[in-house]
Amino acid sequence: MLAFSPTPASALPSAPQGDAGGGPGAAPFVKLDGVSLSYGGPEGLKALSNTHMAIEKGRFVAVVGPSGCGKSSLMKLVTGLLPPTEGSISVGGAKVAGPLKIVGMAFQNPTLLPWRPLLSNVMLPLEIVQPHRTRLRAHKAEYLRKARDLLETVGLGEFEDKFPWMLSGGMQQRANLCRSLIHDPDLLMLDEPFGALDAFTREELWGVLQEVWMERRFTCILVTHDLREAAFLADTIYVMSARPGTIIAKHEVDLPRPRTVDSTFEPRFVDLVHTIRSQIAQVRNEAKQAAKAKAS
Ligand SMILES: Nc1ncnc2c1ncn2[C@@H]1O[C@H](COP(=O)(O)OP(=O)(O)OP(=O)(O)O)[C@@H](O)[C@H]1O
Repeated sequence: MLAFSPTPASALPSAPQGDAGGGPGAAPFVKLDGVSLSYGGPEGLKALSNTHMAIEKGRFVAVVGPSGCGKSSLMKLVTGLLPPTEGSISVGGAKVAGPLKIVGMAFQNPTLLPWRPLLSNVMLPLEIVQPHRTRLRAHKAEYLRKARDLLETVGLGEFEDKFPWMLSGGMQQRANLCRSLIHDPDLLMLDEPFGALDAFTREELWGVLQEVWMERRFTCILVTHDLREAAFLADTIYVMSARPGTIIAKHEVDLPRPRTVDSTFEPRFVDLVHTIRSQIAQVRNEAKQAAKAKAS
């Protein structure tokens, strides 16, 4: 039986208490405490406002919201690429004060290096991220085995010698996923990773990502516009308001795993997607009304 337990916006705490992100008492692995971000200083463009999140280790979280609400900005804050204007962020119990090493990232554009075969592309982070960089030469066979295992898991075992331009977009994104996981990150950040793919390939890759995550159980934060994708993959879905973005609802998705494309046709799955769609439509409308009122 499929089930989900939505938390409406009205039931969300404005402060972090009560948002433990999982089991009672478990310290969150990723924590955002009253985070705001303004581009161009405190008087600049406000992208995020008073955002609280608490994500337990090993959870799969999706963040959805209207276009421009600050989802990508949130990713940059959590990975330490940008400092918050207000509030604090911690990952693994430590305050984020600069770019994190324990993160793997994948974006819409796979950005594989065209002159490197797939296996060599997947190995790339090991040449950059410590301690792997120092260990690489002496432990090359072990790392190669790992890269090949990953490629095998995503169905690219036979393609390790191919160059990215010889492969389809879906295959490139599979390889990209392997590259983001080769250094065993504790946290995987995915920003619209399947946004450029056709619907069938996208659904196929949901299954691939779910399989890799179920096997490795890293903490994952996925930003997506695709509400079905969020419901398919996530344990928890955070819904954001229009800019300046803040969390307006949180849904726990208790669908059994592994989820399949058939799960997406179950009434409870459809209801969940519909509920989130309504919430986003409402905040978009409110933002439009506010903009109209300001202009008049
Ligand atoms: N480097 C920047 N300098 C100034 N403003 C920025 C910068 N990056 C983003 N913004 C603005 O901050 C707001 C939030 O942007 P962000 O990319 O985080 O939103 P998003 O929810 O990821 O958008 P989308 O869903 O369209 O990808 C937008 O108004 C955007 O124009």
